[in-house]
Amino acid sequence: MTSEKKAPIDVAVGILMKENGDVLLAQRPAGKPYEGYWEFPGGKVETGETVEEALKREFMEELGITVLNKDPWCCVEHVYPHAHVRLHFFIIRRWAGYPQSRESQSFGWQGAIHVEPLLPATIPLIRWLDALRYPR
Ligand SMILES: Nc1nc2c([nH]c(=O)n2[C@H]2C[C@H](O)[C@@H](COP(=O)(O)OP(=O)(O)OP(=O)(O)O)O2)c(=O)[nH]1
Repeated sequence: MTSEKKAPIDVAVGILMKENGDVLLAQRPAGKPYEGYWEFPGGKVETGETVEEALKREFMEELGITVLNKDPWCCVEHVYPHAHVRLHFFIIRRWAGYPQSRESQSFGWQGAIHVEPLLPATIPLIRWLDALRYPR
């Protein structure tokens, strides 16, 4: 028996935020674990890439968006049956281009009304995000 633990998989995730607080959510495509669940766009960091580089690559590949400015926000770890992930979230307030569905994902701008189901690791973030985008 071995007590060796597998290192988590790093994932770069971006929250595109409009001035009114709306954020972009994408629906996981068919064939992936948690198919049909909503998530923030992003994906796994590839070997030799920084998290920031992965974020820019994923946004171009998935949405045709050029990230112009990003603020690191928080880092969350979650153990799924399919993987142990470490999610690096960034808030993106400046970008170029309009989101296009390049990988047959549905996506939409989300305001105060929430969509469901969300990926389990993403659920608590919505509450933290509301505190950020709708300050009292
Ligand atoms: N993009 C994204 N992934 C999330 C979020 N919350 C969450 O738990 N995850 C998890 C789901 C997956 O296990 C992992 C992302 O991996 P993925 O399979 O979508 O990545 P990828 O696009 O690089 O896919 P692939 O190359 O393996 O096909 O992170 C989120 O809000 N956004």
